[in-house]
Amino acid sequence: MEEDKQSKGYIRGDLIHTIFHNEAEQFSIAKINVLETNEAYSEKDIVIKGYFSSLQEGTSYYFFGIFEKHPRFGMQYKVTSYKTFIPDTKDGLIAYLSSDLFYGIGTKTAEKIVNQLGENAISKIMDDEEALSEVNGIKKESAKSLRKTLQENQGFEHVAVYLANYNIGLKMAQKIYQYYKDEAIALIEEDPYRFVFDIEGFGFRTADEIAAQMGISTTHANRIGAGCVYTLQRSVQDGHVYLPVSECVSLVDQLLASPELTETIITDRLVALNGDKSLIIQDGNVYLPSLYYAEDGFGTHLKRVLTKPIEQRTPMAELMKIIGEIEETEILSYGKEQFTAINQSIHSKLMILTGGPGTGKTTVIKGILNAFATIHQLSLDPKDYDNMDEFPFILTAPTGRAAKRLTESTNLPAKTIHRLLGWDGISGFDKNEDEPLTGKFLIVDEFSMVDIWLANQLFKAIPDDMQVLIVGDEDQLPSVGPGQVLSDLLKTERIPFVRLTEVYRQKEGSKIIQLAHQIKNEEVIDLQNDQDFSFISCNEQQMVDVIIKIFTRAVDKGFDVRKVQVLAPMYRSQAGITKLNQELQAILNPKTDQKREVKTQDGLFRKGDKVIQLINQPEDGVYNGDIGEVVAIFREEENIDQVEQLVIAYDDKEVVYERKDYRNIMLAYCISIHKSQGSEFPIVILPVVRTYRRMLRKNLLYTAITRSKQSLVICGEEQAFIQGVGMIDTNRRYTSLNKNLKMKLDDQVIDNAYESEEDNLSPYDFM
Ligand SMILES: Nc1ncnc2c1ncn2[C@@H]1O[C@H](COP(=O)(O)OP(=O)(O)OP(=O)(O)O)[C@@H](O)[C@H]1O
Repeated sequence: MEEDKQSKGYIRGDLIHTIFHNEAEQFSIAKINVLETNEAYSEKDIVIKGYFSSLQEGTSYYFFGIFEKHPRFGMQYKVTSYKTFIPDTKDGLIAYLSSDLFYGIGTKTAEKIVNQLGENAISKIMDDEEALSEVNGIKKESAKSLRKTLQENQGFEHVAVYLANYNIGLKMAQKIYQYYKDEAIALIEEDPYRFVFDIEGFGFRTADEIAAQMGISTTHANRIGAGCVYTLQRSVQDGHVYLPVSECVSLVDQLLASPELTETIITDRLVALNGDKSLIIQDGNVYLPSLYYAEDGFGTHLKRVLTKPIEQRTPMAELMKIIGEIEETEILSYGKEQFTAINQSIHSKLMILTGGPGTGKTTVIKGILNAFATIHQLSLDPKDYDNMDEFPFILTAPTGRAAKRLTESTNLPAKTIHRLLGWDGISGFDKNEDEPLTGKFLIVDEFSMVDIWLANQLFKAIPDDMQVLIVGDEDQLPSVGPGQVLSDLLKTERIPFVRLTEVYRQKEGSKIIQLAHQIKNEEVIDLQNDQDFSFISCNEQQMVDVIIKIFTRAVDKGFDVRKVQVLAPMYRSQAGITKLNQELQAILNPKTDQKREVKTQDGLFRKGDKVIQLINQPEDGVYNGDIGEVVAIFREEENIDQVEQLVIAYDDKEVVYERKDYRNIMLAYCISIHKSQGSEFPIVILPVVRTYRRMLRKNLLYTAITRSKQSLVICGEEQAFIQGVGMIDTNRRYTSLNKNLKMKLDDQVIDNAYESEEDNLSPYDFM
């Protein structure tokens, strides 16, 4: 302690009151009395902030940290570690032990403890369970509770102070403490590399630095093991489900950079990790266990759902009659592929419907719903059911906006997959094989965005007798998370699928759709202006002005600018998302005396700003990609919680954000193409310049342009666009779902009444 006080800045103080406390993150802002300090600070109190498990009133603490000047709240002390002040005099120690903190210990007992155990009483009690049994007259219960309180209060601090020596901040210390509790220090001393395995976000480099300070050899088995796990964790960020052993070994070799290590030594280590199931090796590929089991589990559940036969079969003549009636009501005539899709889906336990924009996926979904409802004599009106749990149709999509679009196009309730499965953000999913979904027909839209983890969670919860329709466009970007589930499923050719190729919207003269199909089919690209499309030539420096001009013109014409969305591939650059957002904010929502604003690390939010949610926040019902508007800003003195608040209105709800949540949102005048997946906008502006080169790919640009419903403006360099769409993504994701499914389904007869019984009949065969 003395050593810490000499080498670090500290403030000793006791709590006046807590201003803010986040239980989940254990983050607090508090006002304290300054009792003693070695910092150049002479005020009587100060606001401190940091990650504390709990600060008790009446207890004094040493806070180690640095001063920070907050633009509005003034001087604050940012705490990097802290420790309860335990008086080192006999009287002080007696006063501490007899304080309210320790239930059942009065002055007399406290005196006895100090007399018996000496001035080191606290550490003796902490280190030795039996220490208090030496003290006469102390009740067993009181002794137990005293030790427990000490551990609770001191355990974390002890760990945090220790980890601070290795430059590990309080936030990471909290995570480590929550996982290992009081064993944290012993475990880090035994093997600092274990944190790479157990603690999310604990990097290999940090473990390596700690190990180096401890003098652990660079060829130590634990180091090689952690290097392997870390390499696989990083590959997940590129979408891989596994790495081939040889590739993994060479990446680990580069990471460890120790001349004494050979590829054989690393391979041996991988084999040993496979032995204790820390990693899984199969067919020359190495997996993180969570991915191996997700892929395997998904395959197993998919097979279970797929191979359970359908009970009710509909003769072709009857189905044709039903479809004919639907055509009359909908005033259209299904194309051959569309008819096949409806017929096949009705007769398949599980079917995939794929196709580009405007090929009628939504039209077919509606046809399938209507046909299924008629065949099974079910009402499609939720009001006809006593409660939603009985409604037999489940419609779901990976994002809030995609679910909303599904609702709009079908007039039926749709939820995000996370909500459907009862994900609460903390303890996981409510729905699983023991608590499955209820219903008869499940439609999952925008399936290209579903990663292997979510696919497994979803399929676990599908009961055997539920019929399933998967819908998605295989040419869109793959999921952000690992895997390429949709394209792997299509590749197996063991699962019934229908690919819609005939474009209907083009018949209405859509250049956007034409362009999408030119990209999809790798045809010559035609960028001639048309009714719903324009190309504006400009360079990177002119980009901001060009986009602002388009917006200003739209505003002048009385157009609702909320319908216009700029999409760009990258954040940094002259024409990147960050810069475009700043410039567009200034033009579209300029500063005025009436409009409140709050400063953030990267800029500011102003009342009226368009913003996007960046992570799933199920407790508030907002999800990654939801777009909203700042409708109010409250100062801390204006609400009972005494904290600044930002209120954001989404389509159907308002969500309150406090300062610590601001990192979960950003301006959304321009958003990334990745974030736009699953959403559609009336008008899209798409800047494309050479600077984006690294990012430009066929499926990225295809995803971007297919987001626009009415009008598309591409601005930038034609050559960059043409080259971009010519870049077919060769960075193949390593996944084994395709092979895995082929094996699982190899000797399975897929019960597909459509193919087996009716010999592929369609109305066209009768024409
Ligand atoms: N058989 C048909 N006859 C006439 N019009 C059709 C037919 N099928 C689809 N359409 C029309 O084509 C347009 C596109 O269809 P739909 O929205 O179903 O396609 P989609 O594949 O879902 O497109 P996107 O993915 O772009 O939303 C709609 O206006 C729809 O009414």
